[in-house]
Amino acid sequence: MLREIIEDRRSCRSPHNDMLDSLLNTEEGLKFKLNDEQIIDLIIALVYSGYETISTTSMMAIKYLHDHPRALEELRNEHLEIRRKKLPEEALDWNDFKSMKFTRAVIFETLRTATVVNGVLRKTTQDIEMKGYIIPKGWKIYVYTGEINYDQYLYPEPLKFNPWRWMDKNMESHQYFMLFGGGGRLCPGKDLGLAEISTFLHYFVTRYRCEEVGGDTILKFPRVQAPNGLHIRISDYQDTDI
Ligand code: HEM
Repeated sequence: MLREIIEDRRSCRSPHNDMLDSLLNTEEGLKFKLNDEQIIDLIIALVYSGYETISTTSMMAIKYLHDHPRALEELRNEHLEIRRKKLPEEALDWNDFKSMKFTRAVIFETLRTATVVNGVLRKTTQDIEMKGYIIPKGWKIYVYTGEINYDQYLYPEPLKFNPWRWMDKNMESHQYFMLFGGGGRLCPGKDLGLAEISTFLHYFVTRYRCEEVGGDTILKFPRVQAPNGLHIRISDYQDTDI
């Protein structure tokens, strides 16, 4: 399918100005040129990594906000404040996104509480000694970062959904912050992901209110998911609503 899309795009004369156009760019002097195999590989990696993380985090954020009205109210106020400074159909910009402090906190707390990604994979490139044990070269290790999310010393009352804990900026820079992995392989889609979810939440809470229909199953293991979806009833929200 991707091969066909690439062929179609090559034969199309009008520019789309999107990622595929950039990847297929054949201008002279480009430092990196990818062949079709590499382009397809990259697209699959991005779609795979960037789809379920975003949709699951968005779903769980709606669930937690629904269950925690005070957090929903604070989040909604943050977004109504942004809306009030804009024309009705005016799009969000980067400064709006950067001003969404509480939204960022809600997303981090959702990632932590729901453990959307429960670990990272590594392979040892040399023998590693750790607390008297040797991990031989070539071993594949799954670092179960999900455990860190419920450490009561890092996150007092770890089972409680408490976005306010993230309002302390230092929380994001401590060495245990591994919601997006860490080191040289830190998630390259972190900012894109945060921007996507923040944008979704912005339009959701400024335009709608929701009610859970109920009866849904949310599985936490091996990863958080709602096998039959999270069913909600949506109604319009007006800024003048109480
Ligand atoms: C809420 C959203 C997201 C979360 C929680 C998340 C989390 C993660 C985690 C934990 C890793 C492993 C990092 C490591 O091994 O240290 C990772 C890797 C990766 N993520 Fe994300 N991610 C998110 C969104 C995205 C988006 C939107 C994209 C791109 C469209 C993306 C692309 C990638 C890629 C390509 C890798 C592999 C990086 C590498 O191995 O060098 N992610 N992500």
